[in-house]
Amino acid sequence: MNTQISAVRARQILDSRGRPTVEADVTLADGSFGRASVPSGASTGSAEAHELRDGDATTYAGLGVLKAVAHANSEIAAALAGLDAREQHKVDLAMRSLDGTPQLARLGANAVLAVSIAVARAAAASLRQPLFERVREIAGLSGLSMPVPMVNILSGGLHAGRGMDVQDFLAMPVRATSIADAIHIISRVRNAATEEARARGLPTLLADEGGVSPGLPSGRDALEMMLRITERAGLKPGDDVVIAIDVAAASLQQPDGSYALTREGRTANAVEMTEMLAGWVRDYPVVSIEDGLGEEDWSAWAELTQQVGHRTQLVGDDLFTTHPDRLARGVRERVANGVLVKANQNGTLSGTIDLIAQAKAAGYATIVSARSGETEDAFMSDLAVGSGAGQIKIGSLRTSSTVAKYNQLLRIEEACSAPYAGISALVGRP
Ligand SMILES: C=C(OP(=O)(O)O)C(=O)O
Ligand SMILES: [Mg+2]
Repeated sequence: MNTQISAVRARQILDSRGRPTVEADVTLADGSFGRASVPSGASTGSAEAHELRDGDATTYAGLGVLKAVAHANSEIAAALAGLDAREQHKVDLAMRSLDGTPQLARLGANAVLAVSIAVARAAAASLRQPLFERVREIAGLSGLSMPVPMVNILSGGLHAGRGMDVQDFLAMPVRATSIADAIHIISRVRNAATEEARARGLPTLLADEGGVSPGLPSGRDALEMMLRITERAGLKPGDDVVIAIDVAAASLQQPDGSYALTREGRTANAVEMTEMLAGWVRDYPVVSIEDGLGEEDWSAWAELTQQVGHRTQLVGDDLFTTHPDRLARGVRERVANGVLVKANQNGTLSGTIDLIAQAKAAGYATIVSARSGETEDAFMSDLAVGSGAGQIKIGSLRTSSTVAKYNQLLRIEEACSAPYAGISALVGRP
């Protein structure tokens, strides 16, 4: 076994929206090999690590990633040559120093993360370890757990042509006994969503993350439909299946700070948004709300947390952007009680694993999340299990890029028989 990095080779491939993204291969001195590709968001937070795009309108309408690929093949390959792939933190730090900018804007976080994950896979191959074990070792944990899925059922916002104001209404099979059981439940709910939409004469078209986009006028209409869908699946709302919401409020926010609820034909200020969300929590089995307010609305977030945080998980996505300083501010100012974890918002694997540890130490829930533009790389499933995150937000059982992650969870469960995290993984539950 010789785990020194001997070669890095990157290329441009396509994501689930048919847009270019980076794939990287890493080879070690003993011939071990790791490959990884990175996803891309649509409703992105402004503080995310920088995804480098070519901006050259002649190829892929400016969305090419050939510059990021070139950086991986030249500068990154040279800087990592000879480093030990088992030393994930050291490898990632080398790339951060080489880049020299806080958001990895020079080399591109898309290049850095693809290489970072490929290094972990190559090390795992050399050590004859499954990837989730490699993650567990990097995280310095002793146990593993199978995460509770948070699954898109009804979609709006930037993932569904703004057919609804709120971006996602998601189902969580909290009472399942295993990941296999959880996936079975999700499959029933997702199929019932299509049937319910068809029965109502609503569109059954797929949104970017595999949800149905029925184009309902209000959040309450969508919540009612979630209850009917759950019943149609033969399950009990609020018991077998509970509801999570991603408002993605930053994409509703106007320059004056108000929130445009276009489908309802009104705008709401932060106080009105908080009232609306508190009303949903009161009247429906809503256990988790993500990005209920905008990414710089810190004081309104603190108020929302004070009002509903004791009985609802409040998750920062665009708010925290998987960034340790933003999460630390949230903990200090008692803002939210959960963090969405997107490796490509952070930029490196070790940085993402460290952020999960930081959140857990503060008592915050951790939800490993996909992006709305994904590849068939199922790394996030290994990340969620190996880091003991407790929850995973993948998207619905529809596209191959999404199904790849569920299938990987099934394989991991078979390999390690880790316990299903269940309702105890949620923070702020009643
Ligand atoms: C997955 C999400 O969307 P995107 O990848 O478009 O940021 C999200 O907002 O949680
Ligand atoms: Mg989100």
